[in-house]
Amino acid sequence: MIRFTLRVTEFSTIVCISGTSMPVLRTLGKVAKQAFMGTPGCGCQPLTVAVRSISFSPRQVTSDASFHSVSFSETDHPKVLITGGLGQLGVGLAKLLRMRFGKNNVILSDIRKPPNNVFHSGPFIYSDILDYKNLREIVVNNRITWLVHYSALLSAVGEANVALARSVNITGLHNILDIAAEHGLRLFVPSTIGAFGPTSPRNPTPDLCVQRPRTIYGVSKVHAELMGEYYHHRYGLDFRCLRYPGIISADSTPGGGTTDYAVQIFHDAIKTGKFECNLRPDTRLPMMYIDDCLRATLEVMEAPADTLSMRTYNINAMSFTPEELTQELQKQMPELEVTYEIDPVRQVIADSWPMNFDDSNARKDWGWKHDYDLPELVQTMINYFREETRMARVN
Ligand SMILES: NC(=O)C1=CN([C@@H]2O[C@H](COP(=O)(O)OP(=O)(O)OC[C@H]3O[C@@H](n4cnc5c(N)ncnc54)[C@H](O)[C@@H]3O)[C@@H](O)[C@H]2O)C=CC1
Ligand SMILES: CC(=O)[C@H](N)C(=O)O
Repeated sequence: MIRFTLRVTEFSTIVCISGTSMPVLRTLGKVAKQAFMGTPGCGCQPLTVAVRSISFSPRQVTSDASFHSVSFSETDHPKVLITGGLGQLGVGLAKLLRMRFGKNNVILSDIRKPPNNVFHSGPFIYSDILDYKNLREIVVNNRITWLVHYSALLSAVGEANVALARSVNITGLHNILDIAAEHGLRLFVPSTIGAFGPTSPRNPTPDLCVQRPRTIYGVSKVHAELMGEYYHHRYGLDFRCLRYPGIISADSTPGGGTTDYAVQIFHDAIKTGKFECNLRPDTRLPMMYIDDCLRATLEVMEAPADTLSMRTYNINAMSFTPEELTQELQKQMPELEVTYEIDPVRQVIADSWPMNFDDSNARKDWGWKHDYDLPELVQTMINYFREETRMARVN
């Protein structure tokens, strides 16, 4: 049961999920009244009062707690927090951002234990996005200015656990939005090709069109796009969102999505020379190499606000089917054998998603340009795994 009560001078929300009651008191006070009245001209209402009450925080982090104790010099660099940072994309993004802004200016967080190499590569902190006060402490104590919100349950895993997906992807997002608005953060939330559905135009799919996804993942991502844009217009939140295609990476594994086959095929091809694909050979989906995805994320975060005519953009690189990916791989590994054992859940999802993505607005507004097409992607992935195999033999 979800109940919302909204008054002009007070905003109280009670959220009950799966029988668990989680009362959350939010106080907007005067800002609600001001915001309702709107601002002439730009249509944006700058946030002048906290979105939620910020009167106390019961769990203050002690001054000697790990990296919290470092004193930050005033620089132009943002202080970045990445949530859900131990998934397929977070570690790579932290590496890119640390190269640009300095190691200690980028904090990875997750609810899982980081592997040793990640733990020793820069600041890491435990953070459950469902714990609002703890999130606020982290933002305050570390003087965070940018928040990259990666925590989510992906499409296939989400369908297998709808209640948890709703909680993490929707309730978690509400916490993130309020904290970002309260503290004037620049907020990046990724959306996905999965934010479209069977009634969307699929070839190509433009930025603005019908969005009626049929997965909890897609529904939660449309919700995130709309809520982020709403907070932008209502409270002046600096919300930025890219709809990612399926992302392909060599050194990190996907977290349970529909596009996972396009990563797994490389692992299996190198290890066994065989791959069993869970999508039909003619299933066309937009895909992108991870380096392009992470660079796009940094570029849109750094883009001057006046270049952004929208706050949610499609980004695109390539589009292929399992059959086409196999053919490209077989140019270098002619012995590769691919068979098909269709997963009906993933197939139905894939059949409702875009086949090609129209990202002309991102290219026009902030100069988006991808580097990797299918041949470069395949070459890069194969090189990575061959080198890894060679190193394993040497050691
Ligand atoms: N990888 C892809 O192909 C695409 C990813 N995206 C989006 O990019 C973002 C990152 O994706 P991936 O890294 O692939 O996801 P992933 O599934 O690999 O990682 C998600 C992370 O969120 C963490 N998490 C789960 N519950 C949490 C909680 N309560 N508090 C904090 N963290 C929690 C998990 O431990 C996990 O490490 C997601 O929002 C996803 O929707 C969008 C399109 C494509
Ligand atoms: C495209 C995505 O959002 C993700 N990889 C998934 O398949 O769920």
